Amino acid sequence: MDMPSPLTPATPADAAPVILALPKGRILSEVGPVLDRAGIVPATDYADEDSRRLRFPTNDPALDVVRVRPFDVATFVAHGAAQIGICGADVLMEFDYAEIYAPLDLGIGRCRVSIAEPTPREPDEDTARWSRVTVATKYPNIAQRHFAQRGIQAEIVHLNGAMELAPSLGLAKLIVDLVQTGSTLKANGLVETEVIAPVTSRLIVNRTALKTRPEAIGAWIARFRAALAETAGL
Ligand SMILES: Nc1ncnc2c1ncn2[C@@H]1O[C@H](COP(=O)(O)OP(=O)(O)OP(=O)(O)O)[C@@H](O)[C@H]1O
Ligand SMILES: O=P(O)(O)OC[C@H]1O[C@H](OP(=O)(O)OP(=O)(O)O)[C@H](O)[C@@H]1O
Repeated sequence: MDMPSPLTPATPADAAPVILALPKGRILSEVGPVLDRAGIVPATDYADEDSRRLRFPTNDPALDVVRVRPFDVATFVAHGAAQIGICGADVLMEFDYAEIYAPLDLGIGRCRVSIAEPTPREPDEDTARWSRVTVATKYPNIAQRHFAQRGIQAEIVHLNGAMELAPSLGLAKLIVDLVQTGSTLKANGLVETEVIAPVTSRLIVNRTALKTRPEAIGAWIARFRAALAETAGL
């Protein structure tokens, strides 16, 4: 009888479940209906943020779900720890990972990355004459790139939240953050002065996984595409 070699992995990669990384926090509730339409039913506590579990089986033994911080979805997928994921275009723009392919716009988590300041700019204020500006943001790369394109050097104050406090407390002249309704800016005495980019959530895929497991990964992309088509037909 053939004995398994100690060098043979217990679960060959192509038999291991595909891992779908989902963002905890505000998009998770919008992701639920998309999963439903794609026929994916994770263990019920995946949406319970009080649950300490991070990896969840689904109704399909070929798919497990992990729940991670929104910025980390891109990291898990870029490194192939998860083969597919759902994350905001803001996160993709910030990291610009070559390993990530984003085939589908899921149309959820709709907002924009914008610049906001304490007072509206005078119409004749010539920002082209700025050479440097201090910017509070959790998107240092997006902010730096945006201002660099205008010949302005952005000095970044990297915050993970509550950016809106920065201008009034003298931490930065302006902020780069997500805006949806504008109510957070308004409540903190800021006005949106420029939209850098619109944002929605995307289905993302690890490029190597798509090459090495084209059938499995391609089938999941097709399931999400069909779910979107169904939404469009509603
Ligand atoms: N106001 C908003 N409206 C719509 N979508 C948003 C809004 N804010 C964030 N998003 C989307 O949801 C994603 C996650 O945002 P969320 O605010 O939950 O993350 P976070 O607070 O940065 O997470 P963390 O817990 O890691 O700090 C963002 O990357 C973006 O794509
Ligand atoms: O324009 P609005 O509708 O007010 O939305 C914008 C707010 O939403 C996001 O924060 P979130 O509420 O996700 O909390 P966070 O600061 O913890 O990320 C973002 O960072 C803004 O603060």
